[in-house]
Amino acid sequence: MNRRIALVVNPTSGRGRGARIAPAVRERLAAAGLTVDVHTTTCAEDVGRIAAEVVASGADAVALIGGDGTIHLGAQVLANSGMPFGVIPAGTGNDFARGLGVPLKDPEAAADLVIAGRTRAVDLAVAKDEFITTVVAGGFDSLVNKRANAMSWPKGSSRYTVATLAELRTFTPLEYVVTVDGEVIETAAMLVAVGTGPTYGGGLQICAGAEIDDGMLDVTIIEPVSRMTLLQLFPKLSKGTHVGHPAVRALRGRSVRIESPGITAYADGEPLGPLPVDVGVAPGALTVFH
Ligand SMILES: Nc1ncnc2c1ncn2[C@@H]1O[C@H](COP(=O)(O)OP(=O)(O)OP(=O)(O)O)[C@@H](O)[C@H]1O
Repeated sequence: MNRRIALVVNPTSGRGRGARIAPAVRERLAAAGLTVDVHTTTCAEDVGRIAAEVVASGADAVALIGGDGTIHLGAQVLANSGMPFGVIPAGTGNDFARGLGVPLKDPEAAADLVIAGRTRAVDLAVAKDEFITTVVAGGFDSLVNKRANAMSWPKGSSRYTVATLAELRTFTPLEYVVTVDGEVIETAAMLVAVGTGPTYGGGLQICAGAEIDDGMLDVTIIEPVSRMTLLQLFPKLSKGTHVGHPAVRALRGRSVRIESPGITAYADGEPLGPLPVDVGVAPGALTVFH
């Protein structure tokens, strides 16, 4: 049967990588016999608008060329639509694709997953009426995320390292109330993160061990540590070897409330809104090629 696929391209993802890889991805899909309709977005709003048109059109599947921000926009429409969704990573972080095991640096290999047609259902977090595909950050990491988003250099995920060093100069621990499935935790902390998947910031395993299809939210609280200890912890986050550190507390639940005055939550690397935030889970809401 001839499959019809919509290829939605954010040309700006990864500072132009989206535009650069699109022709090869289109070729790969077409060479495998798929009918490919290419839609190139011109603004953030286009992602949801086009995704809605594609769902209504009765296409067999949609593939998105972009980073976590683009996937976040697409997921708002594709969640619970039943339409299979392929990710062709083109961003700087690509943490949703990473969690799925999609090849990050080989767009044609990522396209091959769409061609093969194997799907699975993955969980999404829900907060402030938005679906979230990776992690909600609320704390020191929000400030790092904000600073990294405003930086034009360096290009890749090392932006987060540079932003971390800059934020560390002035950061002091925050007072939190974190409620996990009704259990109230009052604590000072550097950050509180809640995810369906394990990573943010381009591979930092802030919710190490999170399974994207277990119907649960993983919660990480990093309790107050010295600047030096936090600096030592961050490289460990990329390897996941921070697990077990006395300042790192891991919990799991289905509903999580994070309260701390004056902090903006970030989700999928973009601002979500001021705390407090209530995070829930939509089990198996997104059907993805893997
Ligand atoms: N033409 C466009 N189409 C879609 N989004 C656009 C466009 N131009 C700018 N944007 C902005 O790009 C953001 C998404 O970028 P995306 O996340 O795909 O790439 P990235 O920031 O390079 O990667 P990552 O999020 O993985 O670090 C959107 O949130 C949107 O605001």
